[in-house]
Amino acid sequence: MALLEVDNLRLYYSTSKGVVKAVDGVSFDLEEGETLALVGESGCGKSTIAKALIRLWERNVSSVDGEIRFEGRDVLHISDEEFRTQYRWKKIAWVPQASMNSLNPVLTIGEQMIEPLVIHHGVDKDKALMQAMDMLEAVGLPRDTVRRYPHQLSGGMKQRVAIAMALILMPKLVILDEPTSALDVITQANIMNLLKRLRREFKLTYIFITHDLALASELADSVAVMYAGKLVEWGSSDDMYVSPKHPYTVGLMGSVPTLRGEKKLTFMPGEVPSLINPPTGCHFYPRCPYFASRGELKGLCDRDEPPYIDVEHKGVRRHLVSCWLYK
Ligand SMILES: Nc1ncnc2c1ncn2[C@@H]1O[C@H](COP(=O)(O)OP(=O)(O)OP(=O)(O)O)[C@@H](O)[C@H]1O
Repeated sequence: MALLEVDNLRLYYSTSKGVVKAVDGVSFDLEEGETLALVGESGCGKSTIAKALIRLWERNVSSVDGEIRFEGRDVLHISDEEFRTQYRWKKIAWVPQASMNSLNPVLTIGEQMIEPLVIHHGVDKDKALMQAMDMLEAVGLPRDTVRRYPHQLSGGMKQRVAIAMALILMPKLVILDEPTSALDVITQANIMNLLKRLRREFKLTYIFITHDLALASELADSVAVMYAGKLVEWGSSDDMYVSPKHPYTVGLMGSVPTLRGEKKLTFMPGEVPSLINPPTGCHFYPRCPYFASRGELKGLCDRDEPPYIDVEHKGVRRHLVSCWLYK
């Protein structure tokens, strides 16, 4: 049984301009110990999936639908109380976007780290402080970091603190939303190495959200590409890197520079459509180079939503693509 199974997840926001279909029928699963990278341009719905998984969604969410099964149990439909006491942070943890900048400036690192342990889980204060120091050590920080204030730490140190805070209750699944985006390249590499080591040491399962395909393929076993609220392609990171199929994934890959610069960089014109009135059929067709050049696709891609097709793959994982070109 997979650790996590997301089945036809939909999450809509209500706004004065209409309903934003931020996540619209997304399904994927994750085995214990596996790392999945969720990739896509800004505004595709990646963070909304993360918030749905940890059930910390915005006030203007108008509907949430589908199933999120964790260890076989549908945790989307259990009570808030049960999710808060049994799952959030205990089994499923989240390192939110820009988390290193959301540390409380007037509390020491120790005070912020032990708060959830003491308040929500009734752990004795001294024991909680020991746990905090152990976890700081595990993420490569000195134990006396507990006495420091956020302004006394560098960006990389604060990001390590944010990771330590997520791990303090030893969760099974950790969702990392752009964990390295605000850091310089050297610090980014250090955090990536830390995540790899923690994964081995604590047998963690990660969902790693990023718009950086190079980072995704370095850390992840599988890569799922989102476009305008939908998953358009999902496969093992090798398959996705060597032989991307969806025209959107191909476009994203083409815009990633390589160190040796052996390939010509391409630019993908256009932008993610409004999720209030997304295009009918395939959401990508207005930007798709094949739709523009091949007459037989007219009346198909712009009318009917493509099904998921299992294309040729070499790894153990299926390689699914939602595109009429492969039907
Ligand atoms: N509270 C909200 N109310 C209305 N619309 C929202 C809300 N939060 C997000 N959205 C919209 O939902 C869509 C998906 O947003 P989301 O933040 O999940 O995307 P993302 O892929 O994580 O982007 P980014 O990388 O910029 O965080 C976007 O169109 C966004 O504008």
